[in-house]
Amino acid sequence: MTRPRILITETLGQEGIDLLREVADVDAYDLLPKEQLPEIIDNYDAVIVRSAHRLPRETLIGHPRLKVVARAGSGVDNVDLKTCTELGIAVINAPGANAVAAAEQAFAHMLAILRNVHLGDAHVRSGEWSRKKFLGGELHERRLGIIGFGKVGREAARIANGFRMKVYAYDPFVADEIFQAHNVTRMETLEELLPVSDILTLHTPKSGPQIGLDLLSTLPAGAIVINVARGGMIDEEALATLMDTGHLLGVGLDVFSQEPPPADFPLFRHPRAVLTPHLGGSTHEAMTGVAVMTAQGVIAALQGLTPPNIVNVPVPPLTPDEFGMLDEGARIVGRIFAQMHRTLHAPIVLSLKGPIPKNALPWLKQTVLAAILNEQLADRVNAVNALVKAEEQGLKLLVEERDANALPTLALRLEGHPETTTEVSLENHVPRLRRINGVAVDLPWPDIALMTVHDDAPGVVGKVGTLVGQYGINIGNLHLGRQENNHQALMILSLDQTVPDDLVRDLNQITDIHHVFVF
Ligand SMILES: NC(=O)c1ccc[n+]([C@@H]2O[C@H](COP(=O)([O-])OP(=O)(O)OC[C@H]3O[C@@H](n4cnc5c(N)ncnc54)[C@H](O)[C@@H]3O)[C@@H](O)[C@H]2O)c1
Ligand SMILES: O=C(O)[C@H](O)COP(=O)(O)O
Repeated sequence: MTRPRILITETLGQEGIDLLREVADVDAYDLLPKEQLPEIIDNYDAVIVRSAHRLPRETLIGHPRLKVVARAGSGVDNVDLKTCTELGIAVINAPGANAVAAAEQAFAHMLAILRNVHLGDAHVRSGEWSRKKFLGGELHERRLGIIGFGKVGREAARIANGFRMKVYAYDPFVADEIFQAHNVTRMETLEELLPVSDILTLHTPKSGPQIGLDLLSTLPAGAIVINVARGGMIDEEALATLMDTGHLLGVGLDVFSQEPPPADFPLFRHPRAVLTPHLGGSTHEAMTGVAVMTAQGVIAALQGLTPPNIVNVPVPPLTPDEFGMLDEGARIVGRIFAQMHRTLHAPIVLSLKGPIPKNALPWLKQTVLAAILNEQLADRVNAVNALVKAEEQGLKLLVEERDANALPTLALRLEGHPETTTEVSLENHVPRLRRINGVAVDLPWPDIALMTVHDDAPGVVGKVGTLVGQYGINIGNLHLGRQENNHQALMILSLDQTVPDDLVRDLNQITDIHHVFVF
């Protein structure tokens, strides 16, 4: 198999590049000129960007080789997720790997403003020494208002608790217990949060709230506003206006509606605006963590696996063992079922038994659909675009949950046709085929399997065994089953080598054999 090619468009930690180079040919740039990306993207299996490059629809379409897009960092707002999902391109990021760095950056801004760090520094360098001019304030006892209580927001709360601040947060999507566990008072609306925020800090994705002049005016007089999340979510003109009026003491921005900001950026005129060039994730520690997590995700996605940091598949919070077991079972049952039923004339029912967590169902459904559709379509189908492709095909997958105390088992059938059931159990993490096309069997599922459906008559087994032997292929295991309704039998052979097309052709010529399947 040829080695995949990976393009890295912006500086990535060396540890990540080293991991990628073990499995792929890597072209790594410190900053690829933006106009070059659309010109060369066609040559790569995976592309890794940070915040300087955008991957819009027009850059993503028309490159059949491109399988993985990674955002080496947290926010994926510069990648067109919808297009990636439609095309079956896995999107990887590095959630949380720079959360500490981003939260600490917010506090660097707060302290710089409160303690006049940047102003004092310029003052001393200019040969002056006036301490009175730079009387500061303390974080201690100040009220911190956090918008967005995710990974960075919670790190900010931990740091704030260390400074013995009073911490309030607004995030309608987070459970009460999380606020309590962080010793944070939950606020139900932004209108409630802002008037109690001596310091306001934003930590939502770009899709979060837009905060304008009206809301900002409700901050207490002398408040500080920090944005290390995404540029433009807090109106920059409004911040400058409130600095002009003296309502705000200071503003700390690490992100801007336009990066870099234009020469007439309104906050340039305010010395108490502390502005940094998107440095939130730029620590050695975060760069290493991000690079390694991104590289691991990209490598797994290139291998067709579903890493935990894939953005456009709803990966459930399972242990790697549980995840691997269900993933394998879902792929096997889907593949066998789809080979047995080339025409899917009724909705398919996925029947689940055993302790399969509810929050795994969306992902499981997508994985099973992908396995089925992969047997049917020439297009790339994976868990990423399985729902899109299923809709295009008009394919419906219904899910039923049965005995939760049974062994973990996945079964597929056409609705109303129990005789079409294929069932795989996952006892002790070994996928075992329990039923195929309604026929009870029991065999650990091999890597390579050959199945014949034939007349339930003497001699067929011998003929198949002889022919397989003539091709020099060793049979590891053999299993027989009977279809009661039509006097046919089936035989499943586990084989040590892949099955050549000629063997399938010769098997099909044996008169008693009706179908040959290779799995
Ligand atoms: N400046 C930097 O270099 C830097 C570094 C890391 C992260 N970031 C940015 O920081 C932000 C937070 O990152 P994260 O890793 O914590 O993300 P996260 O997904 O872990 O947390 C975001 C939180 O925002 C909440 N949220 C979403 N919409 C909201 C709304 N309308 N109102 C209130 N809350 C809302 C979500 O429920 C979630 O809890 C992102 O925008 C990310 O891109 C910037
Ligand atoms: O989303 C992120 O991780 C931060 O914005 C960091 O961006 P960067 O990778 O460009 O430093």
